[in-house]
Amino acid sequence: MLKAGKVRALGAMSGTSLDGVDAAVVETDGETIFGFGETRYRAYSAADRAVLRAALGKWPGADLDAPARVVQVAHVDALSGFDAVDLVGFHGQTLAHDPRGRGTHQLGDGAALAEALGVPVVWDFRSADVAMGGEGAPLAPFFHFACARWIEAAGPLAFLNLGGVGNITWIDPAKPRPDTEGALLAFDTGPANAPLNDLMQERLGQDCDRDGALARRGQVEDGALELFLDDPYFFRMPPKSLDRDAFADMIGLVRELSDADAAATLTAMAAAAVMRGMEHCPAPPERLLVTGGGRKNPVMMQMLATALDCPVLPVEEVGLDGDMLEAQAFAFLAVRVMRGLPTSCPSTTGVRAAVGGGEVSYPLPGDDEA
Ligand SMILES: Nc1ncnc2c1ncn2[C@@H]1O[C@H](COP(=O)(O)OP(=O)(O)OP(=O)(O)O)[C@@H](O)[C@H]1O
Ligand SMILES: CC(=O)N[C@H]1[C@@H]2OC[C@@H](O2)[C@@H](O)[C@@H]1O[C@H](C)C(=O)O
Repeated sequence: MLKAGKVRALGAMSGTSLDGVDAAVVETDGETIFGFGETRYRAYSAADRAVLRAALGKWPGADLDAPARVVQVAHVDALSGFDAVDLVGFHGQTLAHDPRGRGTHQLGDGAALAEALGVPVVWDFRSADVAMGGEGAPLAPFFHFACARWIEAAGPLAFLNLGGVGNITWIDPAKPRPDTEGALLAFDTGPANAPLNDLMQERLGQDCDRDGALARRGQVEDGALELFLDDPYFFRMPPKSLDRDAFADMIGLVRELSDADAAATLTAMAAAAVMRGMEHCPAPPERLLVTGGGRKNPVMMQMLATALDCPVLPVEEVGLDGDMLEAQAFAFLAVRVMRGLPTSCPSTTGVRAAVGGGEVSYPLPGDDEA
């Protein structure tokens, strides 16, 4: 087991939007952040994305040779050639997530990646949490706690990730550790960009509503918004988590609307889901720091700002990198796993007791470093 001390960890995250792999270096002992290092983005090609999309919803045991190759090649590309990396945190590509049923499935082979890179790889971060009754997600909250310390936050604050799915972490930075009672509350708020991206693909053949250009021209359909907010997910107490396509039917609610009105309504749904989520915060946060691609959508950000009582700011306002925060999270968590520290606790995933997930694979002796 790794002793306390500064480690250069390289994290890799490929999110639910299937755009590519983010890679980022963090210097940390798994408790304190000492600094952030080099970052890289390796996009999936259109062909890669089609292969991964076809594999969504599949579980181990299915024929996954083609998507597994896509994941391996993209990660070797993304993670090779970084300076003096001590270990890698490899999230893998989530294909399916059903924590109360079949479990959670992140495609990727950490042993093969350790072989290819020549450094230890920590992977399969979510299974242990699910096995102990947890949601297996979100896992970034322990890193968000360290970020709150890094930015020297004094009062309660919240991080919001607007990816394919949205997830929020409320933090009391005055607590000594992330697994101290009352330090964190975390959960998936609801769908964020995934349904909007699906709409844009279906109607206009575009990846997303870039800069909110289409939604800006539309009107929100309040009836559809109300129906959406009736979903039982919003009445469940946190912790709770979602599969990417859990709300795929939302497009049905806007089917009769014009392109612009449908985009405006789906954007409003993403913001309203966050507003509902904020009602669970143990104390009002002083600010909501937004990470993930949704922070680049000014219409979504404006809707959030209008709906909430606290300032809504992109994480860049406090010197963090909103494109890389999740990759950095898995670098940080990898160090925690190596040190035998927990990566989730009852208030972040609903797990029975604080648990350290993750499997460690080592390269065979004699392999060169990445
Ligand atoms: N300029 C922009 N305007 C509007 N939307 C944008 C913009 N840039 C990114 N996005 C949205 O953000 C999405 C990507 O977000 P992100 O990279 O955080 O997702 P992810 O990490 O794959 O998802 P998750 O966090 O759910 O795993 C894009 O698919 C798009 O919908
Ligand atoms: C199962 C899974 O991959 N969940 C992702 C997804 O993307 C956003 C949200 O849903 C979050 O719960 C999680 O990712 C982030 C990185 C997390 O675990 O904190």
